[in-house]
Amino acid sequence: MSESSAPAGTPRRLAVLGVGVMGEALLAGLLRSGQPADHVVVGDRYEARAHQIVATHGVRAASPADAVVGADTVVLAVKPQDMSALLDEIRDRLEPGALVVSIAAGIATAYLEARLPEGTPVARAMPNTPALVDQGMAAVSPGTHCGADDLAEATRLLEGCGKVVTVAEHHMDAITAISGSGPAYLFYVVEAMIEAGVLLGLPRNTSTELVVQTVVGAATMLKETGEHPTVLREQVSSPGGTTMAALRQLDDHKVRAAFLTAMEAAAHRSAELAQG
Ligand SMILES: NC(=O)C1=CN([C@@H]2O[C@H](COP(=O)(O)OP(=O)(O)OC[C@H]3O[C@@H](n4cnc5c(N)ncnc54)[C@H](OP(=O)(O)O)[C@@H]3O)[C@@H](O)[C@H]2O)C=CC1
Ligand SMILES: O=C(O)[C@@H]1CCC=N1
Repeated sequence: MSESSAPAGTPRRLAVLGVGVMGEALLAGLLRSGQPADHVVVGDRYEARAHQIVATHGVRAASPADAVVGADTVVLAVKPQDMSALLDEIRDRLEPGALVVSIAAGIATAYLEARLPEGTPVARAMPNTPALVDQGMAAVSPGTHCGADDLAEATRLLEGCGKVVTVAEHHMDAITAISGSGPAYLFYVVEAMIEAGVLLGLPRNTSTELVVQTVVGAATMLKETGEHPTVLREQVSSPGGTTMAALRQLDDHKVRAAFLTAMEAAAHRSAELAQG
């Protein structure tokens, strides 16, 4: 456990720096899971945003440099391009041994360690937006000085709003491409299916209701039956029927290949973000 840790049984003091979409999602999940609001300070350079978070969640706000003073755990939730400037702001104010958890795409633990005091425990995480509804999927990798207790704390932070897996850091670009960006691909497919319903003459609200519940139903089947998606797809595909007519078009338009290429591009972009 890091030197600055609260004694066992006392809640950890937390600073969340950058409270945009993901920072707020993690913060809200933690508060729902029992983290006391009076042990949380947020810091965002967009002041109106920080005030909005204070009003919504009952936490305190401060500049990033002040927010980290007294914090046992510091969550970095700014864009990768803003990370270097943020690390400059907080480096000399961190408590000795405070755990630093970054959720920024592409930013490696080595990058953080090189810009923080020697020996700082660092973890790199990749959550996703379904964390907003407690259905998040996150991965976490420990840095060089991140001990078992530090990793357990990073995991606790993410578990507030979904599932968490621990992975080797060399998988993080792939994970960013699959589960980090993943919700966007599914929303894109949903948009396309709703448009198709409208093309076929359905009222937009009817098409939306049909598609959304179909996605929820299909996702629930995947989760609850544990069947391979191929088996579930075959159950829908009657010989000579409508589903095969549609799937043949998807194959002809190389949709499966497009998904592979798209996720490769996302992983490459994650690796590029590390270069600044
Ligand atoms: N959105 C997603 O689905 C996911 C995002 N991530 C990662 O999470 C991080 C945040 O993404 P997201 O929440 O979407 O981004 P947002 O732009 O919504 O939030 C980032 C916030 O940080 C603020 N900020 C920037 N620099 C500083 C600074 N130096 N000090 C304090 N606050 C600062 C920004 O202010 P301003 O608006 O003025 O720039 C903004 O309010 C990114 O690194 C991203 O890679 C990870 C998984 C999923
Ligand atoms: O698009 C991005 O870069 C971030 C990282 C994963 C999801 N959103």
